[in-house]
Amino acid sequence: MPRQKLVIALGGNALGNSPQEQLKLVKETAKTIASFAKEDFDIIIGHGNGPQVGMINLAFDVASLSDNTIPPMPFPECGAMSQAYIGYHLQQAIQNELAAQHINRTVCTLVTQVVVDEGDQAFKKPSKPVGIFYSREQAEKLAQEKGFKFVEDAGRGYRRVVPSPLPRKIVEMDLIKELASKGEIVITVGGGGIPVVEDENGYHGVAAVIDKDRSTAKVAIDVHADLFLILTAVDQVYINFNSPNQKGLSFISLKEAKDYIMEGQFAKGSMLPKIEACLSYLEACPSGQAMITSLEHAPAALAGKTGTVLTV
Ligand SMILES: Nc1ncnc2c1ncn2[C@@H]1O[C@H](COP(=O)(O)OP(=O)(O)O)[C@@H](O)[C@H]1O
Ligand SMILES: NC(=O)OP(=O)(O)O
Repeated sequence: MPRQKLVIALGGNALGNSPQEQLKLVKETAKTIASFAKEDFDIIIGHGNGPQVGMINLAFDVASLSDNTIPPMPFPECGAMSQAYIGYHLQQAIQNELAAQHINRTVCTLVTQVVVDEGDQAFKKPSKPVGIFYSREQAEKLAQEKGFKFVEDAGRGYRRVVPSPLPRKIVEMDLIKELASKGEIVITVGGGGIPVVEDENGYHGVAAVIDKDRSTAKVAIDVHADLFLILTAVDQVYINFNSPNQKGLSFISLKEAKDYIMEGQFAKGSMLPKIEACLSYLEACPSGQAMITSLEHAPAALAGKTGTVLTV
C-alpha cells in the first residue's frame, strides 16, 4: 500500500521573526512534523521567508551603505540564503525530534528554484516592501542607478518593493518526488522558491518574492498530494473574521469558497492567498483534501476535531 502524500505550507508563526525566535519555535514545529512522520505519510514541507529575506537584504544594504567596498546582495541570492538558513533550523529540529522519538526517517532541505513568467503583471506592479527605509534622495539615486522601485511607506520613508509573480514551474520537481517517495522528509520551495525566468540560455534569478502558499500548492498539485495542509496562526477559517459575529468554518466546498471570496470574507495578503492556493490545488486534484489550521492544532485537525477542511 503506497503511503499517503502530505504537503505542508508552514506560516510565519512556525518560524518567528529573528534567528533566536526561529531556533526556539522550530522545536515546536518539529513536534508536529514528527507526529505526521509517525503516521507514515510521504512529507513535503514549504515555508515562508518574508521577515527573513527582508532581514538578510537589510543587513547587506546597511553594510554596503556604510562601506562601499561591500556590495549589496541581489534579491534572488537573499532568497537562496533565506531558504538555506530556515531549512537548516527546520531540518536540524526535525532530525532531533525524530531521534528523540526513535522514528527512523531522514530530512533534507532542497534549494529550490521556481520559474515565473517574465510577462507576469506582478512585475509591472511590485507590491511587497522589503529591506530598509531610505530617504527620498537615497531612493531616487538607487532607483536611477539600479532601476529599483520604491514606495513611500506610511510616512516612515521609502522602501524597495519587489514583485510577487505566480509560480509556473518548480525546477527541482523530479528530485522532490523521488526523495519524498523514498521516505525522505523534504523541505522545499522555501519562501515560495527562488524566482527564476527561463530563456534560451537557461534559468536566471529575478528580484521577486513568490507567495509560499501558492508555490506549496503547486508542489501539492505536481505530486498529486492526498492532503494539502496550510499551518498558520488560526485554528480555523472564519467568516465575519474579527467581528462579534465571527464564525469558524469546519468545511468549505469549492463553490462556497468562491462565494465567500466574492463577499470579501478573506483578507488580501493573508487568508485570501491561502484560500486561493487551496482552490488551485482542489481544481487540479479533485479527490484531494485541503486543510487550514494552526500548527499546534494540526494533529487534532488531522483527526477531524478542528481546522477547516476544503473539498470539491
Ligand atoms: N477570514 C479569515 N479567517 C481566519 N483568519 C483570517 C481571515 N482573514 C484574515 N485572517 C488572518 O490571516 C492570518 C493568516 O495569514 P498570514 O498571517 O499571512 O499567515 P502566515 O504568515 O501563517 O502564512 C490569520 O492569522 C488571521 O489573522
Ligand atoms: N514568501 C512568502 O510568502 O513569505 P511569507 O509567508 O513569510 O510572507
